[in-house]
Amino acid sequence: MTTFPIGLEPRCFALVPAAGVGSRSGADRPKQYVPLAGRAMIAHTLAALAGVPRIEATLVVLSDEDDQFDTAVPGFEGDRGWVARCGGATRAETVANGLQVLRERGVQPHDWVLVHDAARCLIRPEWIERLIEACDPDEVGGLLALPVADTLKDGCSDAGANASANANANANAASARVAGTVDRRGKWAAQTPQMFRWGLLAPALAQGVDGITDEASAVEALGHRPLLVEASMENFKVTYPADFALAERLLRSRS
Ligand SMILES: Nc1ccn([C@@H]2O[C@H](COP(=O)(O)OP(=O)(O)OP(=O)(O)O)[C@@H](O)[C@H]2O)c(=O)n1
Ligand SMILES: C[C@](O)(CO)[C@H](O)COP(=O)(O)O
Repeated sequence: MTTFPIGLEPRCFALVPAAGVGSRSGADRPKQYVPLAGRAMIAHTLAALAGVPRIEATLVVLSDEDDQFDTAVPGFEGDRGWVARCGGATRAETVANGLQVLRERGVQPHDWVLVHDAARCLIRPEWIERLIEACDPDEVGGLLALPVADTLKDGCSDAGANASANANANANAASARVAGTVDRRGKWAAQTPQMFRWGLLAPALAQGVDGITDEASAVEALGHRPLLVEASMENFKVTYPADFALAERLLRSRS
């Protein structure tokens, strides 16, 4: 286990990967810029992070081709709002690049970094504060997550299924069949923020980011066991076309 200096109060920073294109969303623009309840999705995400006093600054990592952020979140850049245009080909690369920018801006290895998806725009400041409170005394760090409530199925391609079943299949049904039922006991669905010290997360991601879909996986690969901090199902990631209407309804119900 890497040890960090005792007596030095770690600071908290947020890193928001926002360099994705939203290929599953069906939107006419990168999904973080789709308007929801009066402002762009990412503006809701950043407002929630700004509502957490313990977070000293938030770094948004954009694609170098991005020409929508300044209009979507006017006035964001300042002492507590930083922007870098160094997004990578994958979310993990975007996060790894953003961590280097944080270091250049003075973030120390023992400081905490909370990585939060731009696409989780329903996050609330109090859930972030709960994560910070749980992780701050911990050696490793952790993430918001939700115990799985549904029965979990392992899916396989429909291609080899028998002909009569195929003949009756609804044309709109997903093209998959059950290969088995997975024991859901002890299973959690990972959300963000995911909170780790810079000095643990940066080397973890530098080990190789192939196939890694969250920060915790990289830290787990080093043999650590991040904390699972129970969150809300409202903190879902806007991913598919139907998710926008649900996010909009929830955001409007809050105002
Ligand atoms: N190369 C990438 C890919 C994703 N992200 C960000 O990672 C978060 C979660 O990723 P996801 O929901 O998969 O977003 P997209 O990659 O945009 O969506 P899709 O996978 O449907 O293309 C988003 O805030 C997205 O902008 C990123 O910064 N850099
Ligand atoms: C980080 C994450 O949101 C945790 O659930 C998720 O892994 C991102 O996955 P994606 O495929 O990049 O959307």
